[in-house]
Amino acid sequence: MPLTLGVIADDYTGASDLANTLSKEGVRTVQTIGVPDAALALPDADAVVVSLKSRSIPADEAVALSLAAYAWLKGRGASHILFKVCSTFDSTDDGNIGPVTDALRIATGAAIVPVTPAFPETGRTVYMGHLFVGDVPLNESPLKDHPLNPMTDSDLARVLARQSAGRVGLVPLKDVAAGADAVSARLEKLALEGRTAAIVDAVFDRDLEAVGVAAAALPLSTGASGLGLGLARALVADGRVLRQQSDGAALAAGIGGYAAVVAGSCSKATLEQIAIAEGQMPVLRLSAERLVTHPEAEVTAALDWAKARLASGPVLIAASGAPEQVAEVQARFGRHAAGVAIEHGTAAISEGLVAAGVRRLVLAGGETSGASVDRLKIPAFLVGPEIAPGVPLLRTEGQPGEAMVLALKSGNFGGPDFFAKALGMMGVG
Ligand SMILES: Nc1ncnc2c1ncn2[C@@H]1O[C@H](COP(=O)(O)OP(=O)(O)O)[C@@H](O)[C@H]1O
Ligand SMILES: O=C(O)[C@@H](O)C(=O)COP(=O)(O)O
Repeated sequence: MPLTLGVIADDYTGASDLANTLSKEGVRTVQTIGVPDAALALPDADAVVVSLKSRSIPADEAVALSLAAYAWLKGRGASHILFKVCSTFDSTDDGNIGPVTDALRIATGAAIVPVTPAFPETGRTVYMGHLFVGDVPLNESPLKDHPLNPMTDSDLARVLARQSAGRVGLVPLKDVAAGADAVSARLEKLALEGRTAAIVDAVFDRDLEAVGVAAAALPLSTGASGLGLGLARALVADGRVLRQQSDGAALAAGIGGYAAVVAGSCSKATLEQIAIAEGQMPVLRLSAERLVTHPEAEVTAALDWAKARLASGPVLIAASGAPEQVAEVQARFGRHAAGVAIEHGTAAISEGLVAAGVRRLVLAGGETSGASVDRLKIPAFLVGPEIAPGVPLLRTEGQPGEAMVLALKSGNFGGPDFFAKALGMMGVG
């Protein structure tokens, strides 16, 4: 059966967030890691979310990967492509949201691309083109301290214009509130003016429903899980997708083995979750500096520490640091080099944990999850029940050997008790 919706996600946690939204809306969804091999047998699905690790790489590489994902999805008949980006628009002035959106627009033949990172369920709203995170503009939110892409401007039309070859317009809330036809009319007008992308305001889910109907009539859109919700509802309403609820409860059934959490996110939410977990399970705080200077020794020491404890219950290993600690490490080793070295370290720890018998694994942080999932060579996931908004339970698919259950947590997502909750839903405890 041909696909209806093809999604290209710029990181793995973001992909599982989007897959979670689609699945909750009754769209049968599979998440793949990278562009699937021809040999990978995938279950029947209405949507495939191809997870890339393209958020923080050079723009030309992100474009090439995204175009390869597009070719695969188009080959399977996808009638609409969503480029999934972060709900906090994580990117730098060099990209990659602008360059990838530009390249996909040309490939799909779209005249204009609606762009909105709004995700009201997690407090991301867009008004007059400005992104709010909770009750503050993006540039006043904890995202101003992100280790890889500090966000210092809440005006998304301006942010996107700096990254894009085209001109960027705005579909204001008054059009969105007037409904899908008004959104389509505004997009058409902007396209006639020569705009190639438009930031679309959205504050409530009902706004995203209107945007979803307008977007589903176009070949391409760019956004986060809120737009996923709008598209899913539109595709079910127009009959392109037959609503089906997945049997989430069965997903983790039969998967035992040790359990662990590996964290590399330095977001405020993750730092708080780690602090709470200290009262619930053994927690090892890695030295970020040693992960850069003596990675093998630091990884071995962490694995020895874990192996002595795994039989007694779950453990948590974290590289994560507060903004001052991150700044210190970055000043010594450079932002990119430090991030990559620490991701390699946490990925080696994830690999060692699985070799030691861990089959239930929670990963915190987008880049962190990406590096670990790559190291574990997981080709795809089935999407299970929601642990917290934006974070589903995932079961490995297509991997030789025993299946595993994972959660890939975006740094900013989840309540204070997230780790215990995720492990509980994996049947631990
Ligand atoms: N103590 C630390 N100092 C500096 N960088 C760190 C530290 N701990 C983790 N990092 C890096 O910070 C980045 C966090 O990004 P990511 O995993 O995507 O988290 P998030 O989901 O919060 O964006 C990763 O590159 C990670 O390796
Ligand atoms: O849209 C979102 O906020 C998430 O799906 C996401 O992409 C978050 O990125 P990370 O915090 O890097 O995991």
